[in-house]
Amino acid sequence: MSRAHEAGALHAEVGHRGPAWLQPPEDPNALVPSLWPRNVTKNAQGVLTVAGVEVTKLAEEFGTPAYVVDEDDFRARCREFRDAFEGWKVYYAAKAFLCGAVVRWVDEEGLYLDVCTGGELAAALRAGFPTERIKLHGNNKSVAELTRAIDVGVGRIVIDSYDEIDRLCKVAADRGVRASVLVRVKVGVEAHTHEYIATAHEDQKFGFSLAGGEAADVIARVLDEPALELKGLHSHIGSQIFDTQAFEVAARRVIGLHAEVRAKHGVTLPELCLGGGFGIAYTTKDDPAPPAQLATELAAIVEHECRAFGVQVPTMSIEPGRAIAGPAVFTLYEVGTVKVVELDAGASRTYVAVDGGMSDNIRPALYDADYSCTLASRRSDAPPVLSRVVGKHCEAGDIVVKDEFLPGDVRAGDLLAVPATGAYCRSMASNYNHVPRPPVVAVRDGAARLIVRRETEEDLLRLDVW
Ligand SMILES: Cc1ncc(COP(=O)(O)O)c(C=O)c1O
Ligand SMILES: N[C@@H](CCCC[NH3+])C(=O)O
Repeated sequence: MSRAHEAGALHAEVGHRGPAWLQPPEDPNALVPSLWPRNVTKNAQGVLTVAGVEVTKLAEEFGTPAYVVDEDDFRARCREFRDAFEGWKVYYAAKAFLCGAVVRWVDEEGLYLDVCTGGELAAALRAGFPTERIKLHGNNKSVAELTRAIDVGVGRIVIDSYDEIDRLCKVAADRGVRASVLVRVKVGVEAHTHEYIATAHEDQKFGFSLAGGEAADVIARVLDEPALELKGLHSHIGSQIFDTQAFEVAARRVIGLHAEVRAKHGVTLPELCLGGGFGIAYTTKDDPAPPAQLATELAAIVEHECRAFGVQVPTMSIEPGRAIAGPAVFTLYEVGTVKVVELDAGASRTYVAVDGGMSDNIRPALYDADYSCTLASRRSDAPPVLSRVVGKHCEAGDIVVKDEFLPGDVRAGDLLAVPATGAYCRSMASNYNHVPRPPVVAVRDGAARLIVRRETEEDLLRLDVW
């Protein structure tokens, strides 16, 4: 029996159980289906497979760590949003995860694309995404970004500051065009999510305040600008939100403003965007609503509020990022060390260190986010041990999975897989400690291919002026 295995018995004796929502699994080899892409299962040997390909093969061919995307799952989520929100425009929020292949999938599945920097726009253009279906966000767009957006003909630009109005008017007027814009409104909703990913309360940088009259002032200004065509209002209340009530309050306020614009200026704005932010399941404590339910609920809210304010329902749009990319991907790691750390009162914690960490998933460190994981390369009959999966970086906060029950015999050379890492993991990855960023491998119908290659040491050193 390994030392880690003995420690497992100790855990059981002293009742060191981790958070209340985490229960020891009846079968630690089994997957919780709601956390995994739809084509992921385990075979009889306990090896995780995706679209028929064993992760042991993926590790051999592409190395670890690696982000593995179930392409059909990603595409199906695009279609589910598109079909559920029929008549609405569904923009995929590129910030969640972007690369050439993803741009093409989003295009092929008939979605629109939300980008928020020149870099994201460049990726969309390189992959040939139709520019009229692109919307440009950003709270500090540069003249260069606005100029490129106008020159290539992006469909919508979301205005987020007075400075930007000046810049955009000049760029558009110089070219003799009218820019189609939305105005981002800060509706004053305290969404139930981590403070850093809530975006509609007053004390943060995005949008124009509705309560203070700033939004109404900006709308009057934009309506007066010959170089701008105001298409509608925009509200995005934050990310990883489960509570439809927050969307309801936001919709009520922004539709109220939409009605006010009609009353005051005699202008019926044709569009309204409610942003993204739909939550996903990272662990068993998360219970997200499927797109069909979100669509029914949001449509009912919008219809109700429009009726109450006596206005027609405008052309609606949403911008899901996490809910499309997040659940379609898992990260595959190899275990390098296992260390049992004694805690108070005779308890202990098993630290399982993998070959990645906060450079490929900053979310636990940044938002205290919880993840789960499974032993992916074999079956184990060892009793489950409450474990902490950590990375290889020089930070005590370099945690990948804070608490998970893993078989007590997990050891160096095993593969672990962490689900729901498709959103804001690769896109927020860094080179901390000069660790190369992992590749992204797409698997479909029994075939795996690289869609983003692994960074090399040469890539890491390339920018230095030696
Ligand atoms: C304006 C805007 N739209 C859409 C999104 C996508 O959010 P999510 O990935 O939570 O759907 C974001 C990010 O929070 C955003 O800032
Ligand atoms: N990066 C955040 C989401 C913010 C999205 C951009 N407004 C996350 O990982 O949850």
